[in-house]
Amino acid sequence: MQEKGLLIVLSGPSGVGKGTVRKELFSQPDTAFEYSVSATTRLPREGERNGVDYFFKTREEFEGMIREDQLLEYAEFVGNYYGTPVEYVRETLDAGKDVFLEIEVQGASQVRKKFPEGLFIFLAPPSLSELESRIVTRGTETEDIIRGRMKAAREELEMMELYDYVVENDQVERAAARVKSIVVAEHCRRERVQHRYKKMLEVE
Ligand SMILES: Nc1ncnc2c1ncn2[C@@H]1O[C@H](COP(=O)(O)OP(=O)(O)OP(=O)(O)O)[C@@H](O)[C@H]1O
Ligand SMILES: Nc1nc2c(ncn2[C@@H]2O[C@H](COP(=O)(O)O)[C@@H](O)[C@H]2O)c(=O)[nH]1
Repeated sequence: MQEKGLLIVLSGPSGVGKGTVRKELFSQPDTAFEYSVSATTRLPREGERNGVDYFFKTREEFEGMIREDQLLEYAEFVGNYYGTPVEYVRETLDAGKDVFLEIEVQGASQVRKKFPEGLFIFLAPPSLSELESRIVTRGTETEDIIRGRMKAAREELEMMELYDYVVENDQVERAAARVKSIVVAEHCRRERVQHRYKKMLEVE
């Protein structure tokens, strides 16, 4: 039987650098995870593409996806819906490939309930002032939204102890390397747990 892939969840407050660290990971040729594109009701930012960065939906369309049980998890975050289409995740895991979700904290705790065997990594900022400066410097949000996201960040940071690992995003390449090492270590741990070597000992 095909062994299932690993569900990797990278979460953390808005502006900490989840997207940047994810892009760094996916730019490396030996990265073997599949990225799950989320659905959102947020409007596209300049340069964002439908089906690549997000599946951009109206509120009506998104609520239809909720009703039809098409989402593994979803959350309303500072005025917009965000959610993970379930079909892609299930099919990819069933094909034995690792799936990478980059989502906020409420959604991650829903995934934890449905996939307790997932790998949950919290990306933390060096400080709150650095976090704010990153969101401000990105220049994609209004002052009101930034205030909302910073308010949410304080609550989200308190959730970090529920994660399997915390990685500080002090420097992008270093944070990406830490995430990758955690995934490699998790695979080694699972191979032991799955008793893959038992068979080898029985035969020899
Ligand atoms: N280690 C870092 N040092 C300095 N700046 C960083 C670092 N990581 C990311 N940034 C910058 O911080 C800003 C926010 O990064 P990014 O958009 O990746 O965050 P995010 O967690 O995905 O945010 P959101 O949750 O709002 O989508 C960007 O301008 C990015 O270039
Ligand atoms: N619960 C979910 N959160 C998600 C998903 N996709 C992205 N996100 C998170 O939302 C915030 C805001 O994103 P932005 O692109 O508007 O800056 C951020 O923390 C994302 O990680 C999802 O499918 N589910």
